[in-house]
Amino acid sequence: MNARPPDRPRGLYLLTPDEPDTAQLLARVAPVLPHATWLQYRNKRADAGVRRAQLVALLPLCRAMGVPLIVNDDWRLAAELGADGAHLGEDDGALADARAAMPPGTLLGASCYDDAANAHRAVDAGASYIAFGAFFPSPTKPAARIATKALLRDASLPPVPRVAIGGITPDNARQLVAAGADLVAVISGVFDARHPASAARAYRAAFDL
Ligand SMILES: Cc1ncc(COP(=O)(O)OP(=O)(O)O)c(N)n1
Ligand SMILES: Cc1ncsc1CCOP(=O)(O)O
Ligand SMILES: [Mg+2]
Repeated sequence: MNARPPDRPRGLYLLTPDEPDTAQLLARVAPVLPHATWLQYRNKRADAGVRRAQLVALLPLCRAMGVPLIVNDDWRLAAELGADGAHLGEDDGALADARAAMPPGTLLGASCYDDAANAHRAVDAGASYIAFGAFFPSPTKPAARIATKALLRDASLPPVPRVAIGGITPDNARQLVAAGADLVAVISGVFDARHPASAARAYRAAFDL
């Protein structure tokens, strides 16, 4: 049985590239945003001031498009700016602290890498979605741990949306969706594509959306 609750979000979970220029970031995100279910602001190279400015710039765009904006790594910044969520990995602080500090209903994501036990612990601590990966070698994060599709099929996983990440292309997305991914999280497959909006649309097609 792989019954999926009908109200689960599905589709493309877009992550921003390490774009240093805020105007350029908006110009890159705007054309692909209509095809995204969620957007994560992730910039591993910018300093705190640039990250804040880029988030402030992205928020009205996301609001206008009705796309939830999730902040990578920094739940305090997400809470301060009124973003829709935060995504935490193993080095990004305690999920329970984030859950306690953020308004009810805020999206809270947890990187679970290649281990279902991480997912159980994360949801117990307040995570509202779980992310596994990398499923394929990632151009953005070449050293990322590799996960297998069996994880997505695991019937004992907590009943929250399952996100797959890492080296996902429009072509390989379907096998992850078939295995149980509710959302595919993508950076290079969209932002390094020759036609980013066409690529983003192609991910949605993998969900038959
Ligand atoms: C949806 C999603 N899944 C996984 C990650 C990776 O988080 P983390 O392990 O903290 O690594 P960085 O992204 O911070 O480099 C993510 N950001 N989003
Ligand atoms: C943040 C992260 N965590 C595992 S892989 C990855 C990067 C995903 O980027 P890409 O879609 O370019 O592989
Ligand atoms: Mg992180």
